[in-house]
Amino acid sequence: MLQQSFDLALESKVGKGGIPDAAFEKALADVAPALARLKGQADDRSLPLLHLPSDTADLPPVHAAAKRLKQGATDILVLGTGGSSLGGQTLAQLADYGISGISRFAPDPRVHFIDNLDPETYSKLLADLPFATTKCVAISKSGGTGETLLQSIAVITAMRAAGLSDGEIGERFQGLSEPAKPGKLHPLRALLEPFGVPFLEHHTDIGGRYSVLTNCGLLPAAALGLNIEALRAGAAKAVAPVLAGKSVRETPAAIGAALHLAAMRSGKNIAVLMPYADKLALLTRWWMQLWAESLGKDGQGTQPVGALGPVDQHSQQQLYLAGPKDKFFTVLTVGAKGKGPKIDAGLAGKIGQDDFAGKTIGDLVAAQGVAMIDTFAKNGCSVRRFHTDHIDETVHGELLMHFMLETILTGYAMGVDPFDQPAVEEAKLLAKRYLAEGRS
Ligand SMILES: O=P(O)(O)OC[C@H]1O[C@](O)(CO)[C@@H](O)[C@@H]1O
Repeated sequence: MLQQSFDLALESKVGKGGIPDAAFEKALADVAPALARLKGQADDRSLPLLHLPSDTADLPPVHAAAKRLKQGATDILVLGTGGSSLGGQTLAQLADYGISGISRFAPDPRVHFIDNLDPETYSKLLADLPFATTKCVAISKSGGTGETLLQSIAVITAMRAAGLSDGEIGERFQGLSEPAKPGKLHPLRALLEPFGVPFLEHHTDIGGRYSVLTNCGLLPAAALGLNIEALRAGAAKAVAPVLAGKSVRETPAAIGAALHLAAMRSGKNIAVLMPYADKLALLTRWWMQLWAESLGKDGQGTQPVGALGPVDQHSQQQLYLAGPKDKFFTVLTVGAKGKGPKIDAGLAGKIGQDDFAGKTIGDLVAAQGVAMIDTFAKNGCSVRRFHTDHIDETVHGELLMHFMLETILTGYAMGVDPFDQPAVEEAKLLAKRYLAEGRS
């Protein structure tokens, strides 16, 4: 169960660095029409994201594709970038993917998300992968993203060099993309279908950064043995107040949107998301794309920053507390008390650390999270808190849907379209020109 508390975001509680209470009240009023618009889209079913949680018809093909992927696999390569990768990554972290220190111990199949394009990383990966037991998923909504196409071509070439026939390559691949449009080349399908690669259909009306709970994120999650039905069930909790036509104050995502709106209107240009759990570290990467691509428009938007507690207390805290009051903090604490290794009293006593004696690592982390929040408040920083007793698929699904709804509502209230990303094309086109010209 996810709880949101925001008293310490407001000026009346933290002083001048907080969001002025009147600005928050005004923002709540401004989010009301945005919420009504969202409810309208739920009623006329024009925003399929809202009905995704109650939909299960698309899950059997996900399970079937995951089973095929896992079969005989030591390694699963997830090819794709941005929203076609980050959702899967944040879910995979529930199965220890990308957790510093322990991800190397993850059981087979090992999952590799090739989100970034770095020639050295990719060369090393292709040199080391056991292709006989490697499976690949190529995910791209549009099917035309250069990174994903190059990644796929490079894998096919490496598989051929390893002696695999085209039929064997086809058996090792899974595609996931929108259907081809009549009369238009669909590059990813044109590349993979001749090898006999099966495709799952990307939802045409759910964009990449909102696709984590579609087959895009759920396929890697299912391949890792995660409970994808529970992810959807968790998402249902976040969307329930919208579907039920609740008021802004009764809808946590709408309250969150009002906080963000009021924060940006009162000069807070930076939004920091700081979970206190390794399993949620990649959630911040996913959220940063969601927030940045959805709201950075018409000269508006706030800079999303991902942080991780408690480790970033040792790297970012100085600036957060004593720097400019231009940030709105969201701290996400996870019930840690009593969890983890217990500190030996004798050893702790010997080194003058009696306070730690008999406590667990989790006891300290729990104390650190609350201490950080209170220190933010004491230093006049605007901070909202989410708390959950534990993290599992249900809680994660709720969190993801909360952040998607909060982003959409903030965009509606700002007067921008949270679903497009027109500015990203310019550099893509220029890079293609420079590539042709051999410029660097
Ligand atoms: O899924 P696709 O179409 O390959 O797009 C990947 C990413 O590229 C973008 O379109 C930006 O270039 C993102 O919005 C998207 O998540």
